[in-house]
Amino acid sequence: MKTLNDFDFNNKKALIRVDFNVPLDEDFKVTDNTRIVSAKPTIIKILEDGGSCVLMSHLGRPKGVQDQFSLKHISEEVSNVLGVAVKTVSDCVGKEAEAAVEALQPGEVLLLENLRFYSEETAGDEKFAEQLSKLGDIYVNDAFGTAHRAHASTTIVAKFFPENKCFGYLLAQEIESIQKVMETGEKPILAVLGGAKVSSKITIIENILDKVDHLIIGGGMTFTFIKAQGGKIGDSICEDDKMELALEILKQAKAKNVQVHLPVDVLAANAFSNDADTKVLDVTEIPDGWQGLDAGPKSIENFNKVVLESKTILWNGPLGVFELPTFANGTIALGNSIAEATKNGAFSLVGGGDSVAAVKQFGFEKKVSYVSTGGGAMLESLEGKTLPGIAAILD
Ligand SMILES: Nc1ncnc2c1ncn2[C@@H]1O[C@H](COP(=O)(O)OP(=O)(O)OP(=O)(O)O)[C@@H](O)[C@H]1O
Ligand SMILES: O=C(O)[C@H](O)COP(=O)(O)O
Repeated sequence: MKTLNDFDFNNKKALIRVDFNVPLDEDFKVTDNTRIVSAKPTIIKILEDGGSCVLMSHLGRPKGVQDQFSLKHISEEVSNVLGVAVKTVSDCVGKEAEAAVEALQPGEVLLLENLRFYSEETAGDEKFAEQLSKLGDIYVNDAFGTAHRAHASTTIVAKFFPENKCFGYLLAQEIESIQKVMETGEKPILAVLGGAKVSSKITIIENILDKVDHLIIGGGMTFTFIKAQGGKIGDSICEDDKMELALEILKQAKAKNVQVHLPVDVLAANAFSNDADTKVLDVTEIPDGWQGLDAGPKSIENFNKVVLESKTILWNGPLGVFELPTFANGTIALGNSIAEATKNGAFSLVGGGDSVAAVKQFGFEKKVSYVSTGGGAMLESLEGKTLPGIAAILD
C-alpha cells in the first residue's frame, strides 16, 4: 500500500476527500475549525510538491440543494487556515466542476460544492463516483470523520484509482492512534467509558474487554450496573432492560482478568438542574427524588490512581453531566489525571463526540496525546469494525 509520501504530486491534481462537516453559527461562520486545521498538513504537502488540490466534502445532512449547507460558507475559513486562496465552484460533478478542475494550476486549491446535494453520494452510486473520479489524478482520503460511511466519495470512488490512492496524513494518524490503544499499546491499558447510556457502548465494551487491563465505567451508564447488582439508585438514569447485560459484562470482565472500576460515590441532585440541591451519596444508597449526576470525591480519587498507573489510556464519554458546571468536576478531574499520566509518558487517546467537546471546553486538548476528529467513525473503530473508507484504500 502506498502512503502520501510515496507520491510526487508535481503537476498532478489530487482529489482529496476531507471531512469539513464543521459547526456553523447563525451567520454561517465556522465555530470550530479543528477538522479544517487537521486536514492542512496533507494539503500543504501536495501544494509544496507542485500539485493542486481538489477538495470534496459534505456539510450536514441536506435534502437536495439547500443553500444553508453550501460549502461556500466555509471557503473563507479554509483559505484563512491554509494561508492560500481557495477557489469555489457551484457543483461537485459535471461540466462546471470539470472545467474548474481543468483550469486549476499547480499550487491552487479548489473546493467543490457539497457532495450531499446529490442523493447519489450517500447511496454510494457508482456512476456518481465515476464522475467524481474525473476530477483528479490521485485520490487521497483524509476524511476520518466520514470513514464509517460507504459513500461514493469516501469508498466507491477509490476503485477508479487502483494504483493512485492513499490515506492523507490525518487519516493515517487516526488509524495509528487507534492501533496504539487496541493492538500495540503498552500495558497496563485502561479504557474510561462514560456518557449517558450502556446501550450505545455495549459493542465497544465487549470489543475492548479483550484488549484492556482496567475499565473505568462512569457517567449515566453507572446506574444500570449498580441497580443490576442490587444498589439503590433513586431517580438516576437507568436502562432496566440492559441490567442483565451489565451483569454479563462484569462476568466476562472477571473471566478475562479485566479490573472494572465503578464509582463508589456520586454527587446527587434533587433535580436535573445546575441550581438543584446537591449532596454526596454512596452510589448504592441514592434515595428516591435524588439522581446521581457526577462522580463523587472518593470515586475521583480512585479513578485518579488507576489513571496514573496506566501506560495507555482510551477515554470515551464524560463522567457526569459536564454541560452543567455543578456536575462537571468529575470530568475535569479525569481530564487532569489523564493530562498528568500523559506528561509522565502514557499514550492517551480521546474519542467520541461529547468527550472531545469536554476536552476542548476544559482546555485538555494539548495535554493528551491525541484527540480524534471522528465521532461515529471513532466509536465504530472501537467496536472493532473495519471502516469502509479505510478498507477501500487498503484493497
Ligand atoms: N450521571 C448522568 N446522568 C445523566 N446524563 C449523564 C450522566 N453522566 C453523563 N451524562 C450525559 O452523557 C452525555 C454524553 O453521552 P454520550 O454517550 O453521547 O457520550 P460520548 O460517547 O462522548 O459521545 P458520542 O456518543 O457522541 O461519541 C452528556 O450529554 C452527559 O450530560
Ligand atoms: O460529523 C460526522 O460525524 C461526520 O462528518 C459524518 O457525518 P454523518 O453522520 O452525517 O454521516
